[in-house]
Amino acid sequence: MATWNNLDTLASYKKLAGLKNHVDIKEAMSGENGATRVAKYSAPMAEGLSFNYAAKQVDDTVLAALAELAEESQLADKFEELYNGAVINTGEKRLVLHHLARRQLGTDVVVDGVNKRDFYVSQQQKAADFANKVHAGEITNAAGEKFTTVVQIGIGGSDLGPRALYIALENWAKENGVAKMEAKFISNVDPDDAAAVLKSTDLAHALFIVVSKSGTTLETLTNEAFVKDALTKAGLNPANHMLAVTSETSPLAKSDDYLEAFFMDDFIGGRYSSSSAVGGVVLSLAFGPEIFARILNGAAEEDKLAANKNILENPDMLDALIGVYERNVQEYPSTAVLPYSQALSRFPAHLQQCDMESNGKSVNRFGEPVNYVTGPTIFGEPGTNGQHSFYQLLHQGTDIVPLQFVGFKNSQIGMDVVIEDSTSQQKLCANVAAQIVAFACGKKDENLNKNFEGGRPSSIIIGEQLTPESLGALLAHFENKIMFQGFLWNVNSFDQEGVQLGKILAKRVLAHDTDGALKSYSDLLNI
Ligand SMILES: O=P(O)(O)OC[C@H]1O[C@](O)(CO)[C@@H](O)[C@@H]1O
Repeated sequence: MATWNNLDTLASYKKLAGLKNHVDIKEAMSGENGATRVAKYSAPMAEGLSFNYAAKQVDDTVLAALAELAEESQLADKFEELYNGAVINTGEKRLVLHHLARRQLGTDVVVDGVNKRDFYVSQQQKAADFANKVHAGEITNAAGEKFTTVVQIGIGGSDLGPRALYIALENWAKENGVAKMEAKFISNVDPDDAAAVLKSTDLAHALFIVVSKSGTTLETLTNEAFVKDALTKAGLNPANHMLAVTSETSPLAKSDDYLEAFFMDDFIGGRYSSSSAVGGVVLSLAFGPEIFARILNGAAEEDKLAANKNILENPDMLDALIGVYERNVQEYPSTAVLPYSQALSRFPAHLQQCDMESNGKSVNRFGEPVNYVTGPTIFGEPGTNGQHSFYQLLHQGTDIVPLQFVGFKNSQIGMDVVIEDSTSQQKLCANVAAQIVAFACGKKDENLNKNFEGGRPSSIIIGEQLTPESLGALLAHFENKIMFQGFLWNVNSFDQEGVQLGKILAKRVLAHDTDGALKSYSDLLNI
């Protein structure tokens, strides 16, 4: 059994803390040194991706210290315990089994007589069979016509991951002839969200998936009622159009209001649920079950690498360790995720939840306050758009923000044009290469307003093309990175008590049970 200790009690962490500013990234990345580092500091990921960390503030000395930290904090052992069914989510006393939904790692985990791997696989099979029947016209609307659109109703983890994955493959699927149904998403309780989707949807040919693990989320239940109302007003029976994805213990599971229900369980956290029926039903309907299976295979391949004890061969663990060095030793408060891929436009939004809801904690896994900083603020946008937005601060602002670039050599659609001797794809890739060096090396100017200090660290994940497999590997990489960071900070990355208070106060506002500032704001907002 691994032992769980606070980061600041570890001898290896104290050693690492002595390496503050050990690498001058400006110097390290300039001239031939830079070229050597780009070739040297790269770790293969699954599905042809690679994690290049040449422009991070590391060298062999820092890497050796990070390896000691990985060993002393037993990261590999903790991961092994997690996927073999230990109660890692101490706050809720739950197992953490999203890796098992990808099928490949670990022994069989049996809970209350149920083999969990078999359970997840059976739900995936159920989703696959259902999707195949919809595509074949064996499950139709009341008029016997095929469904053409699928709308997911959910929020947080029941929206962000699946939506990011759908958008990531939407164009790829059309290009590769596997686009089966258009997918849309309703998440916000703002009535304009549901209204806009419903107004642009042919209701008679639409399936709606209500996705809520708990089955109690206010926004989702409100939007479900909103959609049912619209269906009824259109003369349609909601029970012929609505599906549910939920846990077997949720109130939704007991309802007969759905054409079909698919299950996950409490051992898969919302923000880690894209690999379960939460992502599986909508993506199998949109692209076909084979494509969803390919995403899972990509994730499973990355998970295998995450089990490696050698940090130089474990890009997920290495990325996590470098992130902790940046956060706790270098004291950088935030991290930007910058995919140079329009298809990944919602991926940073997914990571915002996955990372900040997991590691935005001030107490350790035993409920005791920690004396060090934990999860950074995560934000991001695709490049090159971000360059024309917030990169000013990243280049010349007073805070140093570590950057995580993602880039692909080839576009998904392949349509391109040569303008001034280069394609658009080449321009995209040229920009990410330029940014890495500009951030690291800067450029001296006598005019301080035009001076670039440099010394701003970044890494890049590079792939051939964004495909189902590489997308799955990318998803798993960040999930695993976040998990390892939680281990290092000794926090429970799998609960989210911090979201409760706002929900409770909102209920009080709606019940007119307010006083003080809560009453004043309620009055100001005319509630
Ligand atoms: O799937 P559910 O239970 O509706 O929860 C949705 C989201 O709400 C949260 O609980 C936060 O409020 C997230 O953790 C979760 O992903």
